[in-house]
Amino acid sequence: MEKKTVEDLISKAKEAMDNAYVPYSKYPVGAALLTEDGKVYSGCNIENASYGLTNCAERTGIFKAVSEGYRTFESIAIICKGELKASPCGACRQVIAEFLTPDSPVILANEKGEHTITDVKSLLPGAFTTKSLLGDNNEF
Ligand SMILES: O=c1ccn([C@H]2C[C@H](O)[C@@H](CO)O2)c(=O)[nH]1
Ligand SMILES: [Zn+2]
Repeated sequence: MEKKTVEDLISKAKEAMDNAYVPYSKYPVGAALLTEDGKVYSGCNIENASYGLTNCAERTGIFKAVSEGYRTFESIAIICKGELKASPCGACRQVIAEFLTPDSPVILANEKGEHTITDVKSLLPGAFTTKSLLGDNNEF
Protein backbone atom coordinates (compact mmCIF):
# COMPACT_ATOMS: atom_id res chain seq x y z
CA MET A 1 0.00 0.00 0.00
CA GLU A 2 1.08 3.57 -0.63
CA LYS A 3 2.55 5.19 2.48
CA LYS A 4 0.27 8.23 2.12
CA THR A 5 -2.85 6.05 1.97
CA VAL A 6 -1.76 4.15 5.07
CA GLU A 7 -0.99 7.34 7.01
CA ASP A 8 -4.27 8.93 5.89
CA LEU A 9 -6.34 5.92 6.97
CA ILE A 10 -4.60 5.79 10.36
CA SER A 11 -5.18 9.51 10.87
CA LYS A 12 -8.91 9.17 10.03
CA ALA A 13 -9.15 6.18 12.38
CA LYS A 14 -7.54 8.27 15.12
CA GLU A 15 -10.04 11.11 14.61
CA ALA A 16 -12.85 8.59 15.00
CA MET A 17 -11.17 7.10 18.08
CA ASP A 18 -11.42 10.52 19.73
CA ASN A 19 -15.23 10.21 19.43
CA ALA A 20 -15.38 6.79 21.10
CA TYR A 21 -18.11 6.44 23.73
CA VAL A 22 -16.35 4.29 26.30
CA PRO A 23 -17.48 5.16 29.85
CA TYR A 24 -17.19 1.50 30.94
CA SER A 25 -13.98 0.13 29.42
CA LYS A 26 -12.25 3.48 28.89
CA TYR A 27 -10.64 1.76 25.89
CA PRO A 28 -11.19 3.94 22.81
CA VAL A 29 -10.85 2.34 19.38
CA GLY A 30 -11.14 3.91 15.93
CA ALA A 31 -11.39 2.37 12.47
CA ALA A 32 -11.24 3.77 8.94
CA LEU A 33 -12.18 2.04 5.70
CA LEU A 34 -11.16 2.92 2.17
CA THR A 35 -13.93 2.46 -0.42
CA GLU A 36 -13.31 1.38 -4.03
CA ASP A 37 -13.98 4.95 -5.19
CA GLY A 38 -11.50 6.49 -2.79
CA LYS A 39 -13.80 7.63 0.04
CA VAL A 40 -13.01 7.01 3.69
CA TYR A 41 -15.59 5.89 6.24
CA SER A 42 -14.67 5.81 9.90
CA GLY A 43 -16.16 4.54 13.13
CA CYS A 44 -15.56 4.37 16.87
CA ASN A 45 -16.64 1.95 19.57
CA ILE A 46 -19.95 2.79 21.22
CA GLU A 47 -20.60 1.17 24.59
CA ASN A 48 -23.82 0.65 26.51
CA ALA A 49 -24.79 0.19 30.16
CA SER A 50 -26.04 -3.20 28.96
CA TYR A 51 -22.47 -4.18 28.10
CA GLY A 52 -23.28 -6.77 25.43
CA LEU A 53 -24.85 -4.12 23.21
CA THR A 54 -21.49 -2.44 22.66
CA ASN A 55 -20.62 -1.85 19.02
CA CYS A 56 -16.95 -2.05 18.07
CA ALA A 57 -15.23 0.64 16.01
CA GLU A 58 -14.72 -1.68 13.03
CA ARG A 59 -18.38 -2.62 12.76
CA THR A 60 -19.52 0.97 13.31
CA GLY A 61 -17.40 2.08 10.33
CA ILE A 62 -18.41 -0.83 8.10
CA PHE A 63 -22.12 -0.49 8.90
CA LYS A 64 -22.07 3.27 8.26
CA ALA A 65 -20.63 2.70 4.79
CA VAL A 66 -22.83 -0.29 3.94
CA SER A 67 -25.91 1.70 4.97
CA GLU A 68 -24.90 4.29 2.39
CA GLY A 69 -24.62 1.72 -0.39
CA TYR A 70 -21.02 0.46 -0.23
CA ARG A 71 -20.42 -3.29 -0.42
CA THR A 72 -16.67 -3.80 -0.73
CA PHE A 73 -13.65 -2.00 0.71
CA GLU A 74 -10.01 -1.81 -0.28
CA SER A 75 -8.55 -1.76 3.21
CA ILE A 76 -9.18 -0.99 6.88
CA ALA A 77 -7.07 0.72 9.53
CA ILE A 78 -7.73 0.19 13.24
CA ILE A 79 -6.16 2.11 16.10
CA CYS A 80 -6.58 1.93 19.87
CA LYS A 81 -5.35 3.91 22.86
CA GLY A 82 -2.08 2.82 24.38
CA GLU A 83 1.11 1.12 23.32
CA LEU A 84 -0.35 -2.15 22.03
CA LYS A 85 -1.48 -2.26 18.42
CA ALA A 86 -5.20 -2.81 17.81
CA SER A 87 -6.48 -6.37 17.30
CA PRO A 88 -10.06 -6.83 16.08
CA CYS A 89 -12.36 -9.10 18.08
CA GLY A 90 -13.79 -12.30 16.58
CA ALA A 91 -17.12 -10.71 15.65
CA CYS A 92 -15.37 -7.90 13.78
CA ARG A 93 -13.06 -10.34 11.99
CA GLN A 94 -16.15 -12.12 10.68
CA VAL A 95 -17.75 -8.84 9.51
CA ILE A 96 -14.46 -7.68 7.96
CA ALA A 97 -14.31 -11.00 6.05
CA GLU A 98 -17.81 -10.31 4.68
CA PHE A 99 -16.97 -6.93 3.13
CA LEU A 100 -13.23 -7.04 2.32
CA THR A 101 -11.40 -9.63 0.23
CA PRO A 102 -9.01 -12.24 1.70
CA ASP A 103 -6.00 -10.26 0.43
CA SER A 104 -7.22 -6.83 1.58
CA PRO A 105 -4.72 -5.03 3.80
CA VAL A 106 -5.59 -4.59 7.48
CA ILE A 107 -3.55 -1.90 9.23
CA LEU A 108 -3.19 -2.34 12.98
CA ALA A 109 -1.91 0.78 14.74
CA ASN A 110 -1.14 2.09 18.18
CA GLU A 111 -0.97 5.57 19.65
CA LYS A 112 2.82 5.66 19.47
CA GLY A 113 2.72 6.03 15.69
CA GLU A 114 3.57 2.39 15.00
CA HIS A 115 1.62 0.02 12.75
CA THR A 116 1.66 -3.47 11.29
CA ILE A 117 0.00 -4.43 8.01
CA THR A 118 -1.62 -7.85 7.81
CA ASP A 119 -4.50 -9.09 5.66
CA VAL A 120 -8.02 -10.44 6.06
CA LYS A 121 -7.15 -14.11 5.44
CA SER A 122 -4.49 -13.99 8.16
CA LEU A 123 -6.99 -12.57 10.65
CA LEU A 124 -9.61 -15.22 9.91
CA PRO A 125 -8.30 -18.25 8.01
CA GLY A 126 -11.05 -20.36 6.46
CA ALA A 127 -13.62 -17.63 7.06
CA PHE A 128 -17.27 -18.55 6.69
CA THR A 129 -18.42 -16.40 3.77
CA THR A 130 -21.02 -16.26 1.03
CA LYS A 131 -18.78 -18.74 -0.82
CA SER A 132 -19.24 -21.26 1.99
CA LEU A 133 -23.01 -21.02 1.49
CA LEU A 134 -22.54 -21.81 -2.20
CA GLY A 135 -20.41 -24.87 -1.36
CA ASP A 136 -17.39 -23.21 -2.95
CA ASN A 137 -14.98 -22.85 -0.04
CA ASN A 138 -12.41 -25.64 0.02
CA GLU A 139 -9.66 -23.86 1.90
CA PHE A 140 -9.59 -26.69 4.45
O1 LIG B 1 -11.04 -4.41 17.92
C1 LIG B 1 -11.74 -4.00 18.85
C2 LIG B 1 -11.66 -4.54 20.14
C3 LIG B 1 -12.45 -3.96 21.12
N1 LIG B 1 -13.26 -2.92 20.81
C4 LIG B 1 -14.00 -2.24 21.88
C5 LIG B 1 -15.20 -2.91 22.43
C6 LIG B 1 -15.28 -2.26 23.80
O2 LIG B 1 -15.89 -0.99 23.69
C7 LIG B 1 -13.84 -2.02 24.19
C8 LIG B 1 -13.30 -3.04 25.16
O3 LIG B 1 -13.50 -4.32 24.68
O4 LIG B 1 -13.12 -2.05 22.99
C9 LIG B 1 -13.33 -2.39 19.55
O5 LIG B 1 -14.02 -1.42 19.28
N2 LIG B 1 -12.59 -2.99 18.59
ZN1 LIG C 1 -15.07 -6.09 17.49
